[in-house]
Amino acid sequence: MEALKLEQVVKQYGEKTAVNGISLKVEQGEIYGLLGANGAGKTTTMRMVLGLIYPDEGKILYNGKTFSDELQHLMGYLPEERGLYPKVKVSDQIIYLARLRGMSASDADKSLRFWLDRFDVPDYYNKKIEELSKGNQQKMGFIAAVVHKPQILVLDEAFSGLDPVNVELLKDTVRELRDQGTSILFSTHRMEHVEELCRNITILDRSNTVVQGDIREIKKGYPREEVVLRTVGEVSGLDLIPGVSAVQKQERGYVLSISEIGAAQRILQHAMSANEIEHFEIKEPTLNQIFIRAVGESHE
Ligand SMILES: Nc1ncnc2c1ncn2[C@@H]1O[C@H](COP(=O)(O)OP(=O)(O)OP(=O)(O)O)[C@@H](O)[C@H]1O
Repeated sequence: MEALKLEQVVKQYGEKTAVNGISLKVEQGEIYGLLGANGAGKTTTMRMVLGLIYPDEGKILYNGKTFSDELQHLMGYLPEERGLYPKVKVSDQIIYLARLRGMSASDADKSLRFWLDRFDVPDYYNKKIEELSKGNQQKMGFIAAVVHKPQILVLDEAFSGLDPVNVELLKDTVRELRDQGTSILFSTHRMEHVEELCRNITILDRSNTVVQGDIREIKKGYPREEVVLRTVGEVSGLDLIPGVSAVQKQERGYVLSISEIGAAQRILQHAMSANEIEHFEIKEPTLNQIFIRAVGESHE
């Protein structure tokens, strides 16, 4: 059974339809990507999943059950806008939040110390949030979201403001939580993070679902339009091959745009007869390209 299931969920703000009939399923131990342009309805969807606002239509089910107050203990949320109080000590507010979610004071304390050690910052226990850098505040927000061991975790731009080392640290942590069975709704504008972490996604655009499913399957539905070619020396005449619409010379080799897949074979034959090939690849579209195309198309 799915840990989380949305069925035709609608949310209106007065005349404005913020979410127009979204349906999706998140399995236990899955990281699910919720993507969309600005104002598409992601935050509204996440807030409904967390029970902070209620759908006007449709159903949200958690392990097959509808929302209840006890369920709130099983949820964790890292909001995009940082939610911690600047003037309060890390330990005071994170333990308080964990206790609100049903943890005993001593378990909350243990869990907080575990996470501070995990992030290599045990001394933050006694620091106020405002004393920390932006990235470290983000890490404390992450700890606040996971300290009570939630079963459903909602992460909105979880890696914003982090340096590349900390992004890797948090990515590893998110993967570990997934492997321990946490179901994660993951929202971001950084498509490369989605490619690395998620199998299934929904792309929203102006309150509607425009793309949904397994990323690998979605990619199969888009034509392969790019060939990457690296050869020992230069190759002339690539732009004259039928089906090649553009040739970009790179530092090492070429990136060619093709209008039909047959052109890839012709490029390979042409390059082989001209020079020694180091690398040849027919590239599938990136999620970034798919996103731009899907969201761009619906705006036309
Ligand atoms: N409290 C509210 N009252 C009225 N309209 C709202 C409210 N909250 C959101 N909206 C509208 O609903 C739509 C969806 O907003 P939402 O915040 O869910 O988008 P989002 O996908 O999270 O965007 P972003 O990527 O910019 O954070 C927007 O048009 C927004 O203006």
